Amino acid sequence: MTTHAAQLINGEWIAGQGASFSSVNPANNDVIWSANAATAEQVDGAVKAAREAFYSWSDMSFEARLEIVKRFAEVLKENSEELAIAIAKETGKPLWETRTEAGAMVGKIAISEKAYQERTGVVENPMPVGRAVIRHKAHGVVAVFGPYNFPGHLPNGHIVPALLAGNTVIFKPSELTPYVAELTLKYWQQAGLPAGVINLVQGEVETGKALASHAGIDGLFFTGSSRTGHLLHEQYAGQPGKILALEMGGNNPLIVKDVADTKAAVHDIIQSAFISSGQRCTCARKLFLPAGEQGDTILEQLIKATKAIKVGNFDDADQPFMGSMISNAAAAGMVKAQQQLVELGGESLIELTHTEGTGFVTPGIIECTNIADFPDEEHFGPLLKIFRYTDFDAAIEKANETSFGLSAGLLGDNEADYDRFLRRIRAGIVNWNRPITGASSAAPFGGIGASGNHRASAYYAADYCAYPVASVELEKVTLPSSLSPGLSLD
Ligand SMILES: NC(=O)c1ccc[n+]([C@@H]2O[C@H](COP(=O)([O-])OP(=O)(O)OC[C@H]3O[C@@H](n4cnc5c(N)ncnc54)[C@H](O)[C@@H]3O)[C@@H](O)[C@H]2O)c1
Ligand SMILES: O=CCC[C@H](NC(=O)CCC(=O)O)C(=O)O
Repeated sequence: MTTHAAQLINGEWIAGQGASFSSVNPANNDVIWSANAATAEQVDGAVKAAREAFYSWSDMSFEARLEIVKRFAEVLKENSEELAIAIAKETGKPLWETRTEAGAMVGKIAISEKAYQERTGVVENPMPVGRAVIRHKAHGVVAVFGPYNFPGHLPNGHIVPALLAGNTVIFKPSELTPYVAELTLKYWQQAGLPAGVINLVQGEVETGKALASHAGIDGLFFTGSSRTGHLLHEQYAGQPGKILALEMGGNNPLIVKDVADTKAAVHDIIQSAFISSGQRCTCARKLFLPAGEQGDTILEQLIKATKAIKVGNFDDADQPFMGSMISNAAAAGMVKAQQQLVELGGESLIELTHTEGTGFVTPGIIECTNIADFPDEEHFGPLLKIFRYTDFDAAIEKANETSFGLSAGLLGDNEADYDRFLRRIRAGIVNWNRPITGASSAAPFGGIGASGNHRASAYYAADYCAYPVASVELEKVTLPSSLSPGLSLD
């Protein structure tokens, strides 16, 4: 047992009483965090603390809650470099990228304030007698589950709107990024968030299961794999009264058609497929290139540029485009996925290679046009599958051959093609001549099919953080000027 007080329950940091676990820098396996997990009893204590804090927090005015949340933004700004380094160390992502993640966390506060007012503000309308008022109320105690790939930004995208709406929170971060979670919660404490309003339970799946199954939560906001999301969806079947927001994976297509600037197209393909070492839910997984000369040219340029991608440590003076993946296991999983595709008939055009014992991989490109039953699986890493096509509509239909529906893109100079693509492609994020990664926080962010449960996050996160209350109101009990037929009050 370690004495590391890694659990935040009712404003107190306490040591977990469960199994020990640790977090390592995936580039060099240095242990950067170690503690004991929260037990089910400790999870229960966190839920109770959140419940006890709920009325005082939700009774505060929105303005008073917003003041504390804005102080959190200030603390984030003051500590942004510390946070960026922590994210880089724990995920392997390069500093240039984790600095943008820390910045996105700061930007989330102003966007969430605007979204709260526009999506769940108070609307009053006059009536012949009295007034009609629409308000929104917090659900109560909510659990937030975070993924490892954006350990600061994506949980933040649930926590900030949840708190602004008046909910209290129990946060269960990925067991792969506990250090970032601990830092973030310490920033919330520095901002003056009252005890119990946000609680942190660190642990592996057992801790997650204890929280997800706790009867005392009113909702669960999840970002993570479709596998886990589907387990949670099944778990919540029969509990329609609990709000469940699932932000899950993707198997995202990118189609190229009639581009004049092939170099620019290659840039957008690389930004879509290999940023964050392919560890973004929105990363392009399937690239559809036209058969013939243009497709050949783009593929040739893409292979050349991909081979030139710099892979390195998060803090290299000459910053890499790709850092390490989250873990040696994740990297090995990408090699296995590549092997499976080759066994199915794929042709490796650039082999994804793995520096065994670390999270480092080089990006891979694999020709998959002739694979008969192409597996509809999210390979969460830098492996881009190529499909050659002759008919644009057929390419769109093949791109739609997935249970997912998160992001999709067209690189092409004809607006009519984009109009057709936009009308037919099934995805929640659809881009034209821009990378399909790097979505705006000022827009809804969510997918269809296996990518979500129709509770888009980012700008629409406010929608699942509160429920509407419609009222008709009159200052005093007043007799109407005329009674309904058949009534006598004398
Ligand atoms: N749609 C989005 O906004 C979005 C954003 C980022 C990542 N993702 C997806 O997330 C995945 C990568 O993240 P990950 O590997 O951390 O996801 P994951 O599903 O493994 O874990 C997510 C969270 O759920 C917890 N968890 C895992 N199994 C659980 C269980 N059985 N019961 C309760 N809790 C459980 C984990 O501890 C973690 O906190 C990818 O599939 C990616 O596409 C989606
Ligand atoms: O890894 C998944 C997506 C990461 C990122 N998306 C967002 O940041 C959505 C906006 C938000 O949630 O504020 C991307 O598209 O790269």
